[in-house]
Parts: sequence; C-alpha cells; structure tokens
Amino acid sequence: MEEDDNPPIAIPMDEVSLEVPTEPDAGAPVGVTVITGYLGAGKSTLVNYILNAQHGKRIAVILNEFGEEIGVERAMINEGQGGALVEEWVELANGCVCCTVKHSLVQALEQLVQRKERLDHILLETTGLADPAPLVSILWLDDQLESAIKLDSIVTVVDAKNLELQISKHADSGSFPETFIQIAFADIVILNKIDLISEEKEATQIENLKRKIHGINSLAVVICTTRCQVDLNKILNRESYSGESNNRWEELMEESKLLPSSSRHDSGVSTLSIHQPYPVDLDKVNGWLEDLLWEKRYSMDIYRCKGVLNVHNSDQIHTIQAVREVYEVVPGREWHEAEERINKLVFIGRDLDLESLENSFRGCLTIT
Ligand SMILES: Nc1nc2c(ncn2[C@@H]2O[C@H](COP(=O)(O)OP(=O)(O)OP(=O)(O)O)[C@@H](O)[C@H]2O)c(=O)[nH]1
Repeated sequence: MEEDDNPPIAIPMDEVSLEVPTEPDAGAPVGVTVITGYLGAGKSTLVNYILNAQHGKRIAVILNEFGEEIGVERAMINEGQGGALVEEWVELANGCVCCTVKHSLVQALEQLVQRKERLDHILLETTGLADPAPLVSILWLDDQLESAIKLDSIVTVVDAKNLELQISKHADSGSFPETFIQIAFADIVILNKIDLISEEKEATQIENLKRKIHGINSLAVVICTTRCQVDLNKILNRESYSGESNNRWEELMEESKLLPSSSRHDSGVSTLSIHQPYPVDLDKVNGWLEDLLWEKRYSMDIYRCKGVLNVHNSDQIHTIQAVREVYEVVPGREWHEAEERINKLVFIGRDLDLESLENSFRGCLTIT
C-alpha cells in the first residue's frame, strides 16, 4: 500500500523487536497516545512504521478523520504472533469532535480494549484535527473516571524542512496556525524529515529548530527522525498525565531553558514559568486556577499548565495539570528532606504575561 492511500481506521500490531520495556499490568488501563501533526509531516509514516516494526506488542492504531463525517469505521487488529489482521468495526457518531464524537470515540476505544485479547497500547492519529485540546481533555477526564483507557501522551510530528517557514510566516501575523497549537500541546515532538536538511548545515539547523520548538513549548521532548524511525520506548508509556511522571517533567523544567525574564509579555504562543518558595493555600490555588483558566481574568489563553505546589500544612508534593479549562491538583509523594520545597508552575499558551501570573499567584501564598 502506498503511504498516501487511504489508511484503515484502526490497526494493531505485529510481534516485534523494538522493546517496549514495561510490561503493562493486566488490570491497568490501556494507554492512548494521540498523534497530531501538520499535513504531510509524516503521521501516516509514523503509524506505518509502528505497524511494521518488531516490538512484540499488540498495538491498535486508529486513524480518524476528524472534521469529516464520521460514521461506522473499520478497525483492524493484529492477533499477535504473526496472526492475521482482524477487522473490527468502531462505531462513531457523526459530528464535531468538540461534542458528540469525543464521547462515542471514548466508547469505541473502550470496546476495543474489552476484547478478549488484551491490547498493550492504542495510537490515535488525528488527521484533520487542528486543535487536539477537546480530544485530549476528554481522554484525560475519562481516565479520571477510571475507565479501561487512559491518555498517555501527545506526540506531534513536524516537518524539519518546512517548520521554520511555517513558524516565521505566522510569527507576527496574529494568526495561530495548527503548527503552533500542535507543538504547544505536545509532550513529544518528532522532528521528522531530517534527511532533507543538507548535511553540512544539519547540526546548526537542528539546534535552531529545537530552539524554535522550545520557544513555543519548553517542556516538549524533541526527537529527530528520518521517516519517523523512532525508538518506541521514547514515545509509548510516557504517562505524561499521571502524577507519577512528575520526576520526569521536574527534570525537564530544570533542563529546559525557560525564558521568563527575556519575554515578559509574549503575544505569540510560548512557555513561561513561575517559581515561589512559600507555602500556598490549596483553596486559593483552586480559585486562582479557575480565574485564570475559566474566567480568563488576565486575558491569557492558557493551553497547558504543569507544576508542583508546596502546600501549607502538607508534606506531600501536590501536582497541577491543566489542559485548557480542565485542571486537576493531586497530592503525590512526600517531599524528601534534602529537597527544597517550592512552587514551580509552567504555562504554555498565547498572550502569556509573567507579571500578571506572578502577582496573581502571590495571592495564594500563606506568607505575604
Ligand atoms: N524525505 C522524507 N520524506 C518523508 C519522511 N517522512 C515522510 N516522508 C514522506 O512525506 C510524505 C507525507 O508523509 P505522510 O506520512 O503521508 O504525512 P501525513 O502527516 O500522514 O500527511 P497527511 O495525512 O496528508 O496529513 C510521504 O510522501 C512520505 O513518504 C522523511 O523523513 N523524509
């Protein structure tokens, strides 16, 4: 099949050789990785690569033409161990992803994982979906409802040859094309088509592109590929939305070159972080998040927020996760003795204003 041919709606995987390290426990929800990316960036190439790789996992791939009319769709599942592809029917309501489809999609996913042969992972390619947020929040919320599936992470494929043009063309225009939004929501960015960059310029161009990606989303892990040939360990079971993954993104926050002091107000899509050592009142933090995310009191368009909180009278690290207006604050492990108790919050969005964020957050502190 040509890569550009119509792909099947859902497909799973053959047995394989790339190792996916952690054995999922039988009762645990099956992880769903959402794949986004601009037209032609290489999403189908990634899906085909995974379908043909040797990793020994049963991975279903669902390709969904959001924005198109959606009805009953075909799903194909490989029955492991060199077995034949089995077709499934995934029933999706017609309509927009913001309303009916997302619920029927979750139901369809749940039916898929309730088959007698357990799936190890699901990839959901979101062709035609400019903004993954509605889908992401419903998958994430569904996890909170303890269903058979859970959102694992968002992978955005970008075209290394065209990214610079796409970004610079829209940088000052006030329009925010898919590329910005898709990078802003990404936990992992696959910087694909590296082969199309001339060899002598490769190192500097890659550095430059990584800087641009991190300028939009400092927390994204960037992986360079040709034809999306990526180590699956790096994109599956990342648990980007679980409290357990805090250590990983705490490290990222340390490593990422966050730029609060140089860009105090950025009208584009960017990342900002705030740091405060004093303990906070949890109720006030909830009120503050609702002001920010629901009421948009400070006129910022926040796509993602991640962070840790030093909560008054608590020895537990509390973590914040937000996707657009949906947020949660969850208590996690205890602070280690040697650890500096601190509030660290990272925001990814448009029109971010450091001063407003810092000033308003001060209202949550129990010490002023
Ligand atoms: N040279 C080169 N070509 C690539 C690479 N990855 C993908 N392609 C080609 O780029 C074209 C687009 O790739 P697709 O995988 O179809 O991209 P897509 O994101 O699924 O595209 P849409 O479904 O149209 O959104 C195809 O012709 C691929 O063969 C790469 O790393 N290098």
